[in-house]
Amino acid sequence: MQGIELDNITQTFRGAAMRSTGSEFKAVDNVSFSLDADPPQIVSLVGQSGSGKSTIARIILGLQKPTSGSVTYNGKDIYKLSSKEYDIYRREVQPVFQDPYGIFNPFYRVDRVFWTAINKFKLASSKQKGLALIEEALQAVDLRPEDVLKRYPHQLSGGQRQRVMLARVHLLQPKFIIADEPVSMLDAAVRVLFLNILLDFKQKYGMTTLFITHDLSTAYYVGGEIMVISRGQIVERGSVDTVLVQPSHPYTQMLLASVPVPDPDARWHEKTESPLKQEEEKAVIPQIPDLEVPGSI
Ligand SMILES: Nc1ncnc2c1ncn2[C@@H]1O[C@H](COP(=O)(O)OP(=O)(O)OP(=O)(O)O)[C@@H](O)[C@H]1O
Repeated sequence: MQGIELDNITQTFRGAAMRSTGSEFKAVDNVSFSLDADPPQIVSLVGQSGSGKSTIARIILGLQKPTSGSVTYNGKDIYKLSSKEYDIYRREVQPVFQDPYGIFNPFYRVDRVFWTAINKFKLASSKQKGLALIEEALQAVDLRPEDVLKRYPHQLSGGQRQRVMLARVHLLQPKFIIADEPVSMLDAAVRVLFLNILLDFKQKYGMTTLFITHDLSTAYYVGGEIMVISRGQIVERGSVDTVLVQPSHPYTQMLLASVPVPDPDARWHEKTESPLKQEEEKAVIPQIPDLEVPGSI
């Protein structure tokens, strides 16, 4: 199989509260799935905070060795790759994190992110060719070189920083993107822009993305396949249209039910319809006396 395959991955950690007793808990529990290069796809991994999503991302990226199970790339265990094969893996499987500050060095201007990648992976034979690649990459994510290249990371907006990370991905032309909560710090408009670029990368360049999120609406937007994870276990998987429209697992149903409805009437419906309930609530809310702040008028 051409792609990434996780086979019975389990990751145990020693819980802080349980350290004295030596107990362990499973952050990832017997997880198996594959990401195919061909045809390119977007697969979402959705679950609440602490469900094990980032641990899976780190395991795929080779940043953390699982307690048991294997990750293979094109049929080879990633821990048994030769150094040349591992370099190829590092180039073909690229991360995009929630907060790209971890990747930017605050002391260097943004253009260094690109030159480091160009030099490390020998992407251009001259400075001029490198510059042309950088400009093309920035164009693909709708950024102008003069707006970002000579600035420091803190001088960019969050949306610009995330798009610079996508421009770096464009430069490297990986086969896979492991995107861990890439849009959760972005506002709605920039979020859509970012997701459209990911969809574009799949369409134009054949990149497959593992899209990790706690937000069902963004998973729905990118479409494709979805896996729902709860307490380290994948409890439901299938096409977004099936899983998010007719969820079969109670956990998915609960996640869907907890999506806020942008409708003030819906939110207050119960209170306005039920004066009795309001009376009951008043009865249990403790009455806090007005505070007297010294020196206040
Ligand atoms: N190195 C570690 N040592 C101990 N516990 C860890 C370690 N890394 C993660 N955990 C725990 O494993 C569980 C899963 O963490 P993980 O970061 O994978 O969750 P997540 O679904 O990505 O959450 P979030 O969306 O909040 O990032 C959590 O309970 C976390 O506290």
